[in-house]
Amino acid sequence: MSSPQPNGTTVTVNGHGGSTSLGASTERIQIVDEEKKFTSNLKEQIEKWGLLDSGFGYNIVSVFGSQSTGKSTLLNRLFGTTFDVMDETKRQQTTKGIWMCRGKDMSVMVMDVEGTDGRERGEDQDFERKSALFSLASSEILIVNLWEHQVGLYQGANMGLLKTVFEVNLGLFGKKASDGTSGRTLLLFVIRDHIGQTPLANLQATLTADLSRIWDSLSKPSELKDRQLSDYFDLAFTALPHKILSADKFESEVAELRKRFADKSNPDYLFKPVYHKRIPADGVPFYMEGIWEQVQTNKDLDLPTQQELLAQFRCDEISAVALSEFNEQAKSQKRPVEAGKVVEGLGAMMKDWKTTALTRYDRDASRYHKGVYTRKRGDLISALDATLIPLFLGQLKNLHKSCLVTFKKEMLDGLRGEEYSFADVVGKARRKCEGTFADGAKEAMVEEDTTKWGWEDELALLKEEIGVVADQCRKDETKKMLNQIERNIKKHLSEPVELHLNKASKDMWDEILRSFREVLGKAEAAYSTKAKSFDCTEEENISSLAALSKRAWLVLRAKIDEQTAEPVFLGKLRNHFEERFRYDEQGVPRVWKPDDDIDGAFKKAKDQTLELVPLYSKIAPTDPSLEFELPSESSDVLAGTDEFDFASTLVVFSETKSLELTNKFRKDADAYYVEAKRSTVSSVAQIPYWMYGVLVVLGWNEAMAVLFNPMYFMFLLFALAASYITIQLGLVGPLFQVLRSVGAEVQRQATARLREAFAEPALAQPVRANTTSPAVSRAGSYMEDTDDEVRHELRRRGTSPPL
Ligand SMILES: Nc1nc2c(ncn2[C@@H]2O[C@H](COP(=O)(O)OP(=O)(O)OP(=O)(O)O)[C@@H](O)[C@H]2O)c(=O)[nH]1
Repeated sequence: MSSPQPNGTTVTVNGHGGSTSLGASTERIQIVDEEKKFTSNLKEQIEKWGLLDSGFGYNIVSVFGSQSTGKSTLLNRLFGTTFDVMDETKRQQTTKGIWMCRGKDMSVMVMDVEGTDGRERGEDQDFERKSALFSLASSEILIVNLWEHQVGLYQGANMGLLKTVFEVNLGLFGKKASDGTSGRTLLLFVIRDHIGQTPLANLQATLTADLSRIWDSLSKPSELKDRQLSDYFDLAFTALPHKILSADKFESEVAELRKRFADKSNPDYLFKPVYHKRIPADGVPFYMEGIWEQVQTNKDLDLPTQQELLAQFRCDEISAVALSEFNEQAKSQKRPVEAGKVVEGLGAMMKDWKTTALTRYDRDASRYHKGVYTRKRGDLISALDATLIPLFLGQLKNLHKSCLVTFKKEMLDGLRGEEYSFADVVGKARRKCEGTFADGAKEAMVEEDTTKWGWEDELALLKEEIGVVADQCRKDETKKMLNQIERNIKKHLSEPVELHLNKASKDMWDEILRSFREVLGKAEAAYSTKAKSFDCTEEENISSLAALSKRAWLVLRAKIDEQTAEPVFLGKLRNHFEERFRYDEQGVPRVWKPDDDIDGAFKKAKDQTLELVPLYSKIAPTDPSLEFELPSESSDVLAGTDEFDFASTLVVFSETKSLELTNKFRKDADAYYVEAKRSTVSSVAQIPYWMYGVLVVLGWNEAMAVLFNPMYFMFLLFALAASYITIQLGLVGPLFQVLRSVGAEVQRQATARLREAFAEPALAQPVRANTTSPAVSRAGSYMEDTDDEVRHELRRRGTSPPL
């Protein structure tokens, strides 16, 4: 039989649902002992019987009747059970409490109930009533076992007890059962030792009449007073021959009756679905225990509540099993997700875990009380989602991170080389990244319900971050591009600036600024071409172009500074001066003669050179249209926000600096002048030739005296030889050094002696002004510098360098 399940799946069961195993154990168990205590082993026993997972695919039958009326014998024959049978010789109670055994090759749980009217319990009918109530609440068929001769008797046929059964039944199933079961029970009267004299039909009529009478005599609740016995019970009657007197017939009749229990195809099949109490097999132990507890404590036995309790218990149990298996599966992926890994196929896995858990729950729990089952299913789904949603969110976070990394990588790859469109690279990387995220997020969704499994917020966050990264990239790229352009400016500006600055002319700055404008124009064009693909805003373009102009200007200034650094500039001035002073108009070096107008040439060259200082000191083109201007406040966002004063950048040398350079140059020029003068002095100071004749005439006698005096001659030879050796050994320098030192020491000693000598009379006489000795004066001026000597010499000769 197939039963539709709430989740749409179908559980195929044998009989009423569930699967059973044939040939399983027929071991019996005492479920209620003589002390009225319920066993704790029923679940294990049902499991041993192989019926625990049979769902509704099992039946329960119980027997009811006076003691020692062959109940156990009948059950053993009908169902192949192993209940104890009374020893013929003793005639005493065999069955105590309630026993249960599985029918052989039948999915039937058979209950053998302690017989009524037992002499062991005497007047105590408590157990009889309780066991009747218990049997009725759980069994589909209640076999009422009685001797033929008991029919028609009130007590003997257990009619008193049957009255109780009917009353109890009204309490249990009076109102239609809320779980959809009809609460009908089959009362199967088995008349034992039927001799055949009274036909079964007559016995049946007697019993039916008795039952109707009992039913009518019942004090029914007002709302049920019109109910008939047939509304709750089906009655069936059968008779069995005497077991001993007609043993064969007894056996064959019993076999026939057995078929009515075992063979579903039999038209008189007794286990009709309508009698089933709809307790899944795995819930039977808990249900029966609950029933017995209620019965024991004499509480009102409210079957719907019992079934709900059972459902709650079992649904919780089933849910816990499904959840624990689910948690095991989920645990395997929890760690990688928490570690930041994007788990491939996580969504499919999660769907599978959830479906498996729910299928398992549905399979086992859907047989229980619908309301409870549905409620607990909701709880289970919440518990499953409580594990799955964090995994889903973790996966989204990890996807987010990995997509961002991919985006950055794509950007890096795309921005390699020169030939790329920034906008295209960003667009492509963005599409790829967002697409990967959306695909991953969709895969991770366990359900389509976006309130629980929404990822749009995370995507929005990702888009925002992509925007930030793209913006940063754009800024970096713009910066890179500006740097590149700046390098190009430097390259292209360097040569013309150097050239024009070396060629000092009136329109020097015009030429420099013209070159600058040209280079800047090209740079701006290069920027504009690139900036288009950068998606730069108009504002950004304006600010970048301003930054570019400023950077270009600073490059120009740096080049100018380099070319006008003090030593370089002084060198330029010197060159300029030299070209005019030391070379003539044809560029031939001048050799100064005493008659040359050195002063005039010197003054002219110097004045011309000094004119360069104001020319270089400020960037000032002669053509006003070439003047360049930058807004002073424009700050280069890419190069910091230092204050920038454009006007000050036009000044190359401050006035002080100009003066300093002028002075330095003057000194240099003076040196050239002195040098020029010296060259004329040395040519003037030549010894006249007649002086040599005078020298020979006047020195003739002395020369002869030396030559002819052996003493002098030897001395001369000795002096010549010493000089020769000294020259050969290269000792001329050291010799002069020694002589100089000796001379200096002699001079020092002499000065000291003279000071002492003059100091003594000075102590005795008043000091006269300007009495310094010429020797002291000479000693004091000994260290005066060469330039001063030259000046002194020039003054002595009546010439002085013009200032
Ligand atoms: N006359 C007769 N005796 C039977 C029949 N079936 C069983 N017996 C005998 O009746 C005696 C009692 O049999 P049980 O099967 O133990 O009876 P019971 O009703 O289960 O007994 P308790 O469990 O003690 O209530 C045994 O000695 C059986 O052999 C029958 O159909 N007719």
